[in-house]
Amino acid sequence: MNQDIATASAKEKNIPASTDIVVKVRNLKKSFGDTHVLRDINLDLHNSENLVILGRSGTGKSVLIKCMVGLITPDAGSITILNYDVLSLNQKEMNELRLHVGFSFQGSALYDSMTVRENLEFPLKRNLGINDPHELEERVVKALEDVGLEDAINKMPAELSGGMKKRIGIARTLILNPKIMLYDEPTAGLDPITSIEINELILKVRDKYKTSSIIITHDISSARHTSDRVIALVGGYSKYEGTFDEIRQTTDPELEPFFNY
Ligand SMILES: Nc1ncnc2c1ncn2[C@@H]1O[C@H](COP(=O)(O)OP(=O)(O)OP(=O)(O)O)[C@@H](O)[C@H]1O
Repeated sequence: MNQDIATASAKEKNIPASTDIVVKVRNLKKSFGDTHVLRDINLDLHNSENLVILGRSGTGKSVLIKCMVGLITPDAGSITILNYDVLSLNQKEMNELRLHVGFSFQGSALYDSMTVRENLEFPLKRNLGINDPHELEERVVKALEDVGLEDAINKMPAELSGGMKKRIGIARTLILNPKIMLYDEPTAGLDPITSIEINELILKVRDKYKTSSIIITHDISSARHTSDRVIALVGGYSKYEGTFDEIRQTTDPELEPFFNY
């Protein structure tokens, strides 16, 4: 598999070759003491595509995504996002980049003491300095419409189901109009029907806003549903790359059980 097939499938799907790469990771390494989590990770994310990073629990998917947003410093390698060299940014530049990169956390990371409205207003006020009540209202309502939860505007997070919290978390990220979305385990802890709704929302975000997304998951059904392309992490390496159907042909003992579960 790997590069040749990936290139072929990119052509089939009309994904332009290398000119529109919005995230480029090269030779990324990260260890914690003697635990070598990321040994050599390479990936490209193309404009307007959904790239799923698939791997067993503990293979370093979250570590990888945290390296991308500067929450963890890798030991070696390079990360380029929208022409920013992530590992050499100062705090001001990192804050600037973060305006373009929405990070949807594994938990929805809502503030429990704030209403849904206040949770959504927060990044608008803090990151964009918007304080005009009409503009805040307009943007909050639009973000809630995007995730199908207009009626939840005055609710507290404790009144929401797990799936609703995930949606509000995504709305809070989308409200800043990011060019890139990073979803960390978007369907973790959700029942299959709610998971399908979240998968559909991820596709809707790509199609409506032309965002480029990285979706970290070990949920095979979510990977099949949301991916234009898949990269499978095995043993600290970005070992396989291709469409979901190509990756599922694997006979790698680390990956095969995933598909035959
Ligand atoms: N800050 C840290 N300090 C020490 N070890 C860490 C740290 N963060 C992650 N690890 C270790 O790195 C490894 C990979 O963790 P990570 O959370 O990235 O896995 P994952 O692939 O996202 O797993 P899951 O699918 O279960 O979320 C684990 O062994 C974890 O204990």
